[in-house]
Amino acid sequence: MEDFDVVVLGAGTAGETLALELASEGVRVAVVADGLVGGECPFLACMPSKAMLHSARRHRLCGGPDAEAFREAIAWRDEVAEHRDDSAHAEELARAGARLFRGRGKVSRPGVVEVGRLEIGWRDLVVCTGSRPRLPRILGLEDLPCWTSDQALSSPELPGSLAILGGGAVACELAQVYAAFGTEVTVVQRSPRLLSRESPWVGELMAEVLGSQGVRVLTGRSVLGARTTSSGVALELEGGGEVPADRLLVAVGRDPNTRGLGLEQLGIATAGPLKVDARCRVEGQAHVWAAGDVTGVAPYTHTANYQARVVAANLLGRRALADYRAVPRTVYTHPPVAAVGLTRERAEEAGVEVVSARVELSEVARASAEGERIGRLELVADAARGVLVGASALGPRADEWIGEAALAIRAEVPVEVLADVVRPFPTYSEAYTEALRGILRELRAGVG
Ligand SMILES: Cc1cc2nc3c(=O)[nH]c(=O)nc-3n(C[C@H](O)[C@H](O)[C@H](O)COP(=O)(O)OP(=O)(O)OC[C@H]3O[C@@H](n4cnc5c(N)ncnc54)[C@H](O)[C@@H]3O)c2cc1C
Ligand SMILES: NC(=O)c1ccc[n+]([C@@H]2O[C@H](COP(=O)([O-])OP(=O)(O)OC[C@H]3O[C@@H](n4cnc5c(N)ncnc54)[C@H](O)[C@@H]3O)[C@@H](O)[C@H]2O)c1
Repeated sequence: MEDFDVVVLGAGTAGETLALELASEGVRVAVVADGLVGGECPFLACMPSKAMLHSARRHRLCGGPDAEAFREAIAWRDEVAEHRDDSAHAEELARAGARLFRGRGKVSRPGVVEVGRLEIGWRDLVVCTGSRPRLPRILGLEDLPCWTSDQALSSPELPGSLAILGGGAVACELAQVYAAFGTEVTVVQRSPRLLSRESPWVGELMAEVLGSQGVRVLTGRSVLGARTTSSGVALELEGGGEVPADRLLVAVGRDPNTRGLGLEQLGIATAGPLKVDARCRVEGQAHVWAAGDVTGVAPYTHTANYQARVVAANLLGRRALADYRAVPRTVYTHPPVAAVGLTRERAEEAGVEVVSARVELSEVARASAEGERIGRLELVADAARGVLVGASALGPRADEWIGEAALAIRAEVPVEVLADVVRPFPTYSEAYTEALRGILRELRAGVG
């Protein structure tokens, strides 16, 4: 049996980043990968979806035949997704000095992972096994040939009509993509609004945006059953009515991959995400760590990278604690949604005395120059401490300028200082100046 200082289970964003960091510092590290090295993000998720959103936008702006534009979009998507060839990722690991074991890893006993018939020993184990699409319990759904985002982002097919179950990030992004190429898209969201974890106005504005691009958005509607029809599928809605479509995309969230890893051998509960402390160590364990979607903490690529860096620092003997107060949440539609920290509603629920301000982006000079009419920024401050605790935005390039709020929240920059910052004219970031001046006025007036 070959022994390693660290064995990493899963070579997605978290596992790859961690292994590279550790190997470059001379740690003897092994990575076990049962899928593509690099994981979901480059090949199946973030990158192909952003490539499709880019092509969809271009097609909406430039026009032309849908089918031809879609074929070009697919070609671009597959190029961006490196044609699912992970050899460059595997080579980078090898160059850094990490050992790659292809296959499914499982803890066979404390200190040992088996990969097929091979056993490898670990002093520390890091679980980076990611997540998988959730299938809701709906009568008839299991028997249908439905898509998850993986299939939607692999297929060359442009359906005539598409029903999307769910109303989160995947649903909004892919609804916009398919609608741009002429597919009749219906989104069926069970919650009262799209993007249900954001402030209510965000989901309402997103529904307006998608509606204006031809997407039919049904919110607050549950699906009772699903069946195959001669032309595709049909969803039966609670309260009456059906949604027929050529294709069904299920996008109701993802579940962490904790099962079948042998973690019970170590006394780790595998129902739900792996609970980690601020150092990303699995609760109750001295030598088992976790990073990425499997922890259930803000499931984004940037979180997976961040947690991997926190684990690496701790394993290298530098005590590092994760701080999740300012992890951005972004949906890359056009215009995008970008939020960070607490929504006004969450801050109030947490008992924070809140001062908030909203600015319509149509009031910002850059929006006039670019003819953009839709957009808003809302800032939320803690009245007692005089610092920002949250920001929500929907508007042109909000995914880029949300960084200013992330820094302000993370560094606890006083609102006084933020309001005094000079921002370039004419940029969307000038919305911050207006919103911050509003908050400052209220703080000075002593209004909570
Ligand atoms: C359609 C879509 C679009 C997205 N877009 C964005 C975006 O724009 N921005 C963003 O920040 N996030 C986005 N995300 C989320 C992002 O993809 C994930 O948060 C990120 O990939 C998580 O990385 P990870 O390392 O935790 O998991 P993964 O990348 O899933 O890697 C886990 C790896 O572990 C492997 N594995 C599992 N079990 C075992 C085992 N027993 N042995 C060996 N290997 C194992 C799996 O095969 C997999 O390769 C998107 C997600 C989806 C679905
Ligand atoms: N831009 C990005 O960063 C990005 C893009 C896509 C996906 N992702 C990540 O991928 C993961 C999966 O995304 P997602 O959109 O599938 O999940 P999600 O959790 O973001 O949203 C799922 C939505 O489906 C709804 N829902 C749940 N059950 C339902 C049912 N039976 N019928 C109808 N609606 C139902 C919920 O109300 C929720 O709003 C998330 O963690 C997300 O953060 C991120």
